[in-house]
Amino acid sequence: MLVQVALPVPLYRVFDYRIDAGNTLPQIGCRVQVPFGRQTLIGIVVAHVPLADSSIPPEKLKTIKQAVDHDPIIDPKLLSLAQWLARYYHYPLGDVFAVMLPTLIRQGKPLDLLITHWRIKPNVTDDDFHPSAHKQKQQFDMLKLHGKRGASEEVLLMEGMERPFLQRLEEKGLIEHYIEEKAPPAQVSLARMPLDLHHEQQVAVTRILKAHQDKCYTGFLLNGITGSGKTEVYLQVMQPILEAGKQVLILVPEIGLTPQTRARFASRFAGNMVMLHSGMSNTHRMQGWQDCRTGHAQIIIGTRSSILYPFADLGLIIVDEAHDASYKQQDTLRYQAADVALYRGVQHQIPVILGTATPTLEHLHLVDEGKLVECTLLTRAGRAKPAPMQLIDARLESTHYQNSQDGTRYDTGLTDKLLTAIRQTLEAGEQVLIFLNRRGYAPILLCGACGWQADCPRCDAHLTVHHTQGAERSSYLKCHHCDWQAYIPAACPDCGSQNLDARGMGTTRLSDNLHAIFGNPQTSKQTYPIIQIDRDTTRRKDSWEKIYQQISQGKPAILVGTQMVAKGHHFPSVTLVCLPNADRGFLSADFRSPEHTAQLMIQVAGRAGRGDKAGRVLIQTLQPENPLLLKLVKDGYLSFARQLLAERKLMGLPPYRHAALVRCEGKALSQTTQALRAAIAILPAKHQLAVLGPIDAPMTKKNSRYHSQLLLLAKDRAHLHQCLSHWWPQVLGLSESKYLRLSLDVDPAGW
Ligand SMILES: Nc1ncnc2c1ncn2[C@@H]1O[C@H](COP(=O)(O)OP(=O)(O)OP(=O)(O)O)[C@@H](O)[C@H]1O
Ligand SMILES: [Zn+2]
Repeated sequence: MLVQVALPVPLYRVFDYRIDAGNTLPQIGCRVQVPFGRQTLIGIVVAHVPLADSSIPPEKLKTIKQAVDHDPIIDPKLLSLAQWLARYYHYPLGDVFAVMLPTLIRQGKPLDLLITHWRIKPNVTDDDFHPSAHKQKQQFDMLKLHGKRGASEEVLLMEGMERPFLQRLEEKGLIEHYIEEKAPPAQVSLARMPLDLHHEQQVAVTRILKAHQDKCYTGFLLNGITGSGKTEVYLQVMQPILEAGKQVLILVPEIGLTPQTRARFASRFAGNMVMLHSGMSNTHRMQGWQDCRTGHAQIIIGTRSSILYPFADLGLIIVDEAHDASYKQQDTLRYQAADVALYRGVQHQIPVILGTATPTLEHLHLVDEGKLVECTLLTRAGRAKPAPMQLIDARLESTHYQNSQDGTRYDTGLTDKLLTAIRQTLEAGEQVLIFLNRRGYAPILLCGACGWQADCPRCDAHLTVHHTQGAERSSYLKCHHCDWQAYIPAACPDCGSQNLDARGMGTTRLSDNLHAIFGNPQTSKQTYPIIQIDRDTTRRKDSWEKIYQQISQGKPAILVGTQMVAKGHHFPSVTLVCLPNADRGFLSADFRSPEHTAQLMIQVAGRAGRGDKAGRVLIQTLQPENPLLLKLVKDGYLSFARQLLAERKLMGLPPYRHAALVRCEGKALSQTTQALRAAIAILPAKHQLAVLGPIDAPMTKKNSRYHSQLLLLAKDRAHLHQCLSHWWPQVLGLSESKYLRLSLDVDPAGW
């Protein structure tokens, strides 16, 4: 027998290896070390095949160097998940594992690395060392510091101990290693009583638990307006499933942004909870992986990639804020975690909940097709009422504010109506949230004399003006796409004029101006804090936590934030939400832009009036007659989404057709376009696909590289995949593709 091994190389195949006579055949799902060209690689055994079936002549077959694992670390379900991902996203199986597995596992580290402990043997003293064995004695002393129990190998290596010395000391009988087994987890118990469910919540919980009792897969769309209490539904569905000894996986968009997420689950249940996210160290990640695999982790809260973890006994998957863009991976294996969640639900025969107030058109379409069961929550939980939305026409309004005391004028970008509403809210002791999806001071630096604009030399984009206050006060220009930075010129590089003007409004500028109006004790009697929330102000560790705590105190304040504020936060004191210009996205060329714009607007609006006091939402717009905007405000998100669906159907766009986007990146646009033309030329005859392109990508030049793209649309998904599986490897092998970067994105999030 031979073993077939998936290796982390960008080739669409697995590799056959022999086993040395006398060695046992490594089981499927074990890691093995193999020679590959001049390198040694670590791969996963995915099959056993008879020697006669190999396509490689026997004399050319190489032998595996060694087996890394004794027992499989990849169970059959995880293996078939990997194989499905490879097929569905047309990505090499070995590379799928490279995305799936934590770094230390890929590097071949033993799984018991974390639990192997070392300690000094009883009765061993300093006298047992020969005076000349300095190094050994020094290493021994390091271990001695840890007392009788010793410490884990991982900790000791981190402290500077060396593995060969551990082994030598062990051989000499001075120290010993032991495995510290984790005790099996106790049954999860309730730490706090559940709330009384309102009727709609009760209906949803009962329906979802029925699927659990029937031990079968059902995908649920929990379509509940903002503040309707979706989390309480999750918690009450989880309870019997956890009590039955099963694991629950909760996917969330970004853990760092919702510090209360952990608290909400931890305060309800006493059990082993694990958080999985991108900020973890390699050892933490491996520990988390292992805990999910062994069943030690009972409640797992994680971001996108946790859907690729192994689970001992999974009973439920929840995808919170299922519409969120962060569930789609945008490079390497371009998977959509909510879709993978549904696949895993089928695999494990368990319920999957996609919870959101703004379902994607894809998910609504799945409901129409009978592939998802919809549960709706139309009322807000507790005493909170939905906040009404109102449009403010900004076309003929001034957005300048003149301070009555010192006469200074500021352009706030906010109309008087908005400013008045803000003042009233603050005076009533409540909080205001202003959503502005642009960080920095101003998006454009413009020469008033000749019209020159500061552009990024590497991208098709303007440079953003940044002014930072405080100790590190500085001003500079920055590209938000490639991070290019430059000084602000003293004069226009084209005409020499000093009349350089920062145009437009970013969060820093808006915060500064609001501070001058509402936060300056010299100009106003009553002052209020202005809290800026964006990537710049939350970059530092703990800074978001501090901001969060300040907001949670509930004192009157103005919060100015980017899309970060849209992610499921619960700020009960916010009663006014302002969206100046949030509707700009309705004008974009991307067919998904209206959908995403509406989701963002509704999510931000959903932060208003979540507590006892009623809320309201003011949308300031320059296009008050835009039919999309009017539809959203008058009829609400679902009706808006239904209209978009009808349009997509008419135009033959997803979800009515299945899409794959080919992107090509290179040093010259002529090359990238050429390669895509060559790719079209080798599409199978009678392919029945709609082929759109090649066209220049929306941002053609990015980071000094040029981008073209090609969209393929198919009525039938199986047909699309059949075409792609033959065609795509051929495209990668084209002579025109040499030196270019090509990628295939199945179910792309945009174009
Ligand atoms: N049955 C209930 N009775 C009383 N209060 C409830 C009930 N269900 C939920 N709540 C409370 O309502 C508030 C909003 O709930 P939650 O945050 O779960 O809403 P959500 O649907 O997740 O909203 P969003 O989509 O905006 O994140 C919370 O403070 C929660 O404790
Ligand atoms: Zn740039």
